[in-house]
Amino acid sequence: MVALENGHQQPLLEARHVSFGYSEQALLYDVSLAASSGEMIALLGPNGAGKTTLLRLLSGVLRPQRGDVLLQGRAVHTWGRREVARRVAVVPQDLQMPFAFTVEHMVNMGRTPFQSTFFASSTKEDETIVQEAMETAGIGDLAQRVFNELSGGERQRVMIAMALAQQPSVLLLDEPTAHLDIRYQIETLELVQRLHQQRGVTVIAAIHDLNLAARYFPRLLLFQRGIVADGSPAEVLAPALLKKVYGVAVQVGIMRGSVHLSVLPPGEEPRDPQKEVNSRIHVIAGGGSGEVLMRALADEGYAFSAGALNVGDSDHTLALRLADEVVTEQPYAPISEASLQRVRRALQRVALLILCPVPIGPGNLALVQEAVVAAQSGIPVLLLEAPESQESVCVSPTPGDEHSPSWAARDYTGGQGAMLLEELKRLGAVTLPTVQDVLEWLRQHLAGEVFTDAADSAAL
Ligand SMILES: Nc1ncnc2c1ncn2[C@@H]1O[C@H](COP(=O)(O)OP(=O)(O)OP(=O)(O)O)[C@@H](O)[C@H]1O
Repeated sequence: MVALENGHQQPLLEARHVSFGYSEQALLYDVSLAASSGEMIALLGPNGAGKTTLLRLLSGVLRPQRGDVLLQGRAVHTWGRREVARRVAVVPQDLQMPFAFTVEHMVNMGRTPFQSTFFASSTKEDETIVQEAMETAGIGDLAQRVFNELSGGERQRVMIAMALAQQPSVLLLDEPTAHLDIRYQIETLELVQRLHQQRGVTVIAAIHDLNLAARYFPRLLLFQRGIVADGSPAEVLAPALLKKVYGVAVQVGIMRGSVHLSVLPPGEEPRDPQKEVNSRIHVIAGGGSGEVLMRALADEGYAFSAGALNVGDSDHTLALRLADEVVTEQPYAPISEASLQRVRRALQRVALLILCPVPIGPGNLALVQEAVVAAQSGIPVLLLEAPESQESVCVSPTPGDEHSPSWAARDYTGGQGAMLLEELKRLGAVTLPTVQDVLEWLRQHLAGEVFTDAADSAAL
């Protein structure tokens, strides 16, 4: 970090409230992260989570639709491409060259940002740096081979050598071990670690292998269209969190004789019903309508489940962080039967359902129907009326009723949604205008009735 006059430290590379989509729909939503000089950060997350996209935003190849990416405190798009390339090197997942370039030629290209023109000949210093980069990446014997004819693993090491020739202060790696056998996986990460330790290079690497991430990276970012967790391996590699994000159960332990965490499939271990999540509250939200409520519930220490929520919805990213259980639906897809069944199972266990002021469309109408079924079976339902996070909820208030947008105004189903909401009210659903009112309701009702009965609690 660079010390500023006001005593604060300036991150070397920073994303501030970055949102981005390849189409009009947001792929990444409100991503903020700061990488200090000399940090080594692994970016974890399932396929399609947006890791490559985030790396491309951080390198300035893509420009955020909202928010900023700052390099040394200055918006990265205001630096020239060559200026960025002198500081930030990117190792992509793969590279196909249009010509039969040799490996040496390719690594030489890493010096381009330092040469006066693209066709300028290399200086003695450039040649030394290129040779060093090839030696460090262990590709000296491939120097005269044609890049496109190399194996995936050999190409990966050439791309790392190209990045080294850039002598960057930030190295962004996109799955640097994807094509490598175990020996080269380890050698590559040892190399990256040496660069970090000896030259103070800041490293951010998207990586799929959770064990290698835990072994080599002191800071892990769990990513799913937004940052779900950011911390040490012990903080981020929590089985419950990994299950929510990857959708599979894992065991996390410490390898015998090693201080490093390891992540393994659970094997045939029988499920312990006592360890099943028993969230007492279920939240139906979406489009940011549950943001304030979920934060408030988590702050107050209430365990809750949420969903179904689409991957990429800001409420989904937040729920992955805060809820005990999240029913996840594919991006932009209507709620599927499989998700509905999971919601149904969650609703059979809960003692309370809270419906946030989510716009109701054909894609999520079935969720409101499930809420009606829950109310019919005697589960108390709260209808949260007013959005408190004005920015994140796109709701047009009913004319003349600006302070309390009606449910009807959020119904995009030609009246079916509004009818179900009326049915909910008829069944006794309580309408509450604000999250504060919900918390007050919980204090009054949960303390005295719903949550203190131990026998009832065990049965839920
Ligand atoms: N140029 C593009 N145009 C349109 N959509 C894209 C583009 N690049 C990526 N996407 C989509 O954006 C989503 C995120 O892709 P991205 O490559 O960032 O994910 P990732 O986390 O790196 O995935 P993986 O682990 O599979 O490499 C995917 O659904 C992908 O299909």
